Amino acid sequence: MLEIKNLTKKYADNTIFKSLDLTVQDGEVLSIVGPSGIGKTTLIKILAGLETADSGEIKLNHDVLAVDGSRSDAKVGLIFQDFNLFPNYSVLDNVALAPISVMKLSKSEARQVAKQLLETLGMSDKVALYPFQLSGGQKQRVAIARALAMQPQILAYDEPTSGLDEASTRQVAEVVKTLKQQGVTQMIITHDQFFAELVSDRVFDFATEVKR
Ligand SMILES: Nc1ncnc2c1ncn2[C@@H]1O[C@H](COP(=O)(O)OP(=O)(O)OP(=O)(O)O)[C@@H](O)[C@H]1O
Repeated sequence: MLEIKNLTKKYADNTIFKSLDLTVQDGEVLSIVGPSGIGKTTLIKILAGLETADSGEIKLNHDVLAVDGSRSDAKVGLIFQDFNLFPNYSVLDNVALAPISVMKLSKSEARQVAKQLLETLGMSDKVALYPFQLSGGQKQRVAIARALAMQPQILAYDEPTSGLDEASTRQVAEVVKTLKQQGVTQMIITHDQFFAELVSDRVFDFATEVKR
């Protein structure tokens, strides 16, 4: 279970959110909605340890996750809006790279893990391609495989369906549902109401639930 208590974030004098409380159950799919600039991306960056908070507490399965910038774990995997794939690496190497460099797996072990994840996500026939040869929905699935390769306890997505057509959006929804069945906790920032309705167990609305 993820427990966020009393979390406050400021950039200089600008308070982004104040005393934010949010609990997410294991295996839950939570959509995070709210107007542009309200702090949704900032929240998931804090969860992933990529951004600091000014005060408050985050616990994941009773472990405290520091919010002061001192963390370097991969407990929360992020999937960025623009995918952030490495253009010069194949699909397989995009997924295998971090397990080799961060988790210190051998190249062959990491590639095996990557192949399995890509197979689960229906991307077996694309492993040798490069990002520019993929559709938006396929890039999204590589980004998901890459995050999963680090064995996160939570996956957090930033606008996973932006720029995708309805068919690709449905494919991403299927991936989210499959991961849910496997018990993965997922937090999804989205403006896409159609997608949110397809996948969410619950919606967290920044506009009504967060003080500024
Ligand atoms: N590094 C930074 N320094 C200063 N201000 C920042 C920084 N990063 C974000 N902000 C500000 O924090 C606020 C929240 O940004 P954030 O990206 O979290 O919003 P968001 O809700 O995800 O918006 P969107 O839906 O447009 O992605 C914005 O006003 C933004 O300008």
